[in-house]
Amino acid sequence: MKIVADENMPYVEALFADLGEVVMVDGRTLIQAQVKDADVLLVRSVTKVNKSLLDGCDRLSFVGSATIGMDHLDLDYLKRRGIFCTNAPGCNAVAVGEYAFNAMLELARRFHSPLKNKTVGIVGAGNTGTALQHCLQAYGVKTLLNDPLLEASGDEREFVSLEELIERCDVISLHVPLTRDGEHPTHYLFDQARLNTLAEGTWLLNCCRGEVIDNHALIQVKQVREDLKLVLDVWEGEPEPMAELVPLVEIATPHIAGYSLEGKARGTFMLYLALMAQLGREVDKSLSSLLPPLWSHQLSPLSVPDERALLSLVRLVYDLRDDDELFRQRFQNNKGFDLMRKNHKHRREFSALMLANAAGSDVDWLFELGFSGVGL
Ligand SMILES: NC(=O)c1ccc[n+]([C@@H]2O[C@H](COP(=O)([O-])OP(=O)(O)OC[C@H]3O[C@@H](n4cnc5c(N)ncnc54)[C@H](O)[C@@H]3O)[C@@H](O)[C@H]2O)c1
Ligand SMILES: O=C(O)[C@H](O)[C@H](O)COP(=O)(O)O
Repeated sequence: MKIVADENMPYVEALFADLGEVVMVDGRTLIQAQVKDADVLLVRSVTKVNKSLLDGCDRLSFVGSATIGMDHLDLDYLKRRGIFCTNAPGCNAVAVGEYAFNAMLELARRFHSPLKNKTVGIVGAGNTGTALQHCLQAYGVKTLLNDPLLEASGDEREFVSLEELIERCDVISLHVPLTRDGEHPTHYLFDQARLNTLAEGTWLLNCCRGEVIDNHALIQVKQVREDLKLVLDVWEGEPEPMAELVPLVEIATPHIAGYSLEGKARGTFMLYLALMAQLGREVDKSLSSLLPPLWSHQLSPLSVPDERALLSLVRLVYDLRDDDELFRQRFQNNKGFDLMRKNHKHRREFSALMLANAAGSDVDWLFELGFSGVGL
């Protein structure tokens, strides 16, 4: 069996080498000739999987994307060809939730405006939106949700309209898939007209897909609205974000919100499970055996940390400012955006940091937030 896999996917060798020949490729520039005799194709979001890539790849029977988003997969074409296709829903939800929470703490510190007192609106209350809500609730921040599809499906959480969310929230974080059809398309969900309705001083975060915000319109609006603060992890036109937009953004990163080591490993592992099921073979590997051990058993916040101390704890796990700084230096270099993604030092999730406090104390909410505790 020949398995062609994106080189930015960790643990492919460890999980798939038993099954056949593994060939690692640059997913962004992948061409048909490289997939011609493959049985299995493992991709990430940068590979457009469609007729032009797969025409004539007659052996291919399995396509797996180690991502949540599926907008790069031509699902109708794969179905017509009878090629099994799967993705990895939820794999990096915690990473995205923690990224957005982390970014909000950074803005709060920068603008001397505590997060704790704000109302945060989450647009798209699926895996990543819910992970963010979980962090915010653990810290005691009020949240409002907008998700007309979940609302209609009977999700029992409380939802508000997008208009109400925009009106009532100090912070808005976007967590929708990129869609162009259906009753609630998200392409340019935040167009010029909607951007103009943002309340004075809104913080707007986009960790889902660049095209959910009209980036040209965002430039125009931001140029006259110093009060708006932006956090962008995703950009219209990736891997070439609009150069005029970057300096207008407070925290700018190259689509790495989901890039925790755990999140990426979970993505690969979910594809491994799907392929083993497809082949009718027994699973003989575990995710936990792949990941490095947790950090530090010594750290012990003695009293309830204030927001400043919480940010220090969060920065210990992942200092978002490093990625922001590198991005500004490199995004305009030849292939800078993709190189930063490829070389991204694997960040860990809050759970990698083990706190020595006992459960049942007044810092329990840190465990709720995601940090590990001895004996938990
Ligand atoms: N930046 C990153 O690294 C990164 C990582 C993971 C996911 N993503 C992106 O984020 C998207 C969301 O991920 P997820 O795991 O939360 O997906 P999900 O499918 O679990 O949740 C998305 C939610 O959005 C809702 N939704 C759809 N259209 C909507 C609309 N018009 N208004 C409001 N809500 C709407 C859906 O009902 C669903 O509940 C993915 O599709 C992917 O494109 C980005
Ligand atoms: O949809 C997703 O899961 C994310 O956008 C994904 O993490 C992006 O990373 P990539 O697949 O481009 O490496």
